[in-house]
Amino acid sequence: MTQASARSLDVPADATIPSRHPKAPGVGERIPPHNPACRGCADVPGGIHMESWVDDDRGEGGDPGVGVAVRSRMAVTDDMQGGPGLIHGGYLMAAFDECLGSVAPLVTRSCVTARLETDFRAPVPVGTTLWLRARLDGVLRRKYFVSAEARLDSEDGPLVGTARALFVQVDLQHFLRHGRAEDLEAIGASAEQIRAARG
Ligand SMILES: CCCCCCCC(=O)SCCNC(=O)CCNC(=O)[C@H](O)C(C)(C)COP(=O)(O)OP(=O)(O)OC[C@H]1O[C@@H](n2cnc3c(N)ncnc32)[C@H](O)[C@@H]1OP(=O)(O)O
Repeated sequence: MTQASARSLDVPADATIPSRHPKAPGVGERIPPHNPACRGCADVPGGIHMESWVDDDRGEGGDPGVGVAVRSRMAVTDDMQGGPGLIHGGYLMAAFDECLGSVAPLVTRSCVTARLETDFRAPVPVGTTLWLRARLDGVLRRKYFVSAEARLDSEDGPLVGTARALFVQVDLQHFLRHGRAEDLEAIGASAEQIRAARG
């Protein structure tokens, strides 16, 4: 296998689609912030204030509950401006990262973005609302392949962007080893745990 194909975002033929974890929120339920300081999903100054719900991915056969999906909403505010009156592309990518990143934790523990590919299909004016929908396309070992689309002002509004991503499952050590100590302590990690993780 070449290096390029090993790192592709194409879903491998032997990937599977596991069910939602029994303790995960159910279809239609709001997904709570994974970190009270997250600039993606928590209600903090400077954040994008994304709201997300578990969606029902009916899959090609139309069977309810066979897949795992997330629906998200984000108001496009003045402070997200790039071109005059238009969203900065980085904010659209942040919106995709947050929506896509909410899918795998419905199945497993924490995952982080390893790769994110975005197609900007149409300009997004400030003052509109973005509606995003992401679904789990396949899982292989620690790798979670997901894809999403973004629409303007309603769930079936004009398509403004699409994205594919790979999330890699990590354990608590990832955060203990790399995160800023005061932020880890604010969510309950002890100084001892942090020291131990860093060796
Ligand atoms: C709590 C939830 C938070 C969610 C917040 C929203 C999401 C985010 O924005 S997370 C923040 C941004 N992301 C990051 O900071 C991640 C930084 N990167 C890393 O920490 C590491 O590179 C990490 C964890 C992704 C992978 O490292 P590591 O654990 O050593 O795994 P590694 O063995 O290299 O890779 C595992 C598999 O993924 C594949 N892979 C890793 N990176 C990539 C990539 N960029 N492209 C394609 N494939 C990749 C590898 O090829 C390997 O595949 P295989 O199983 O077939 O051999």
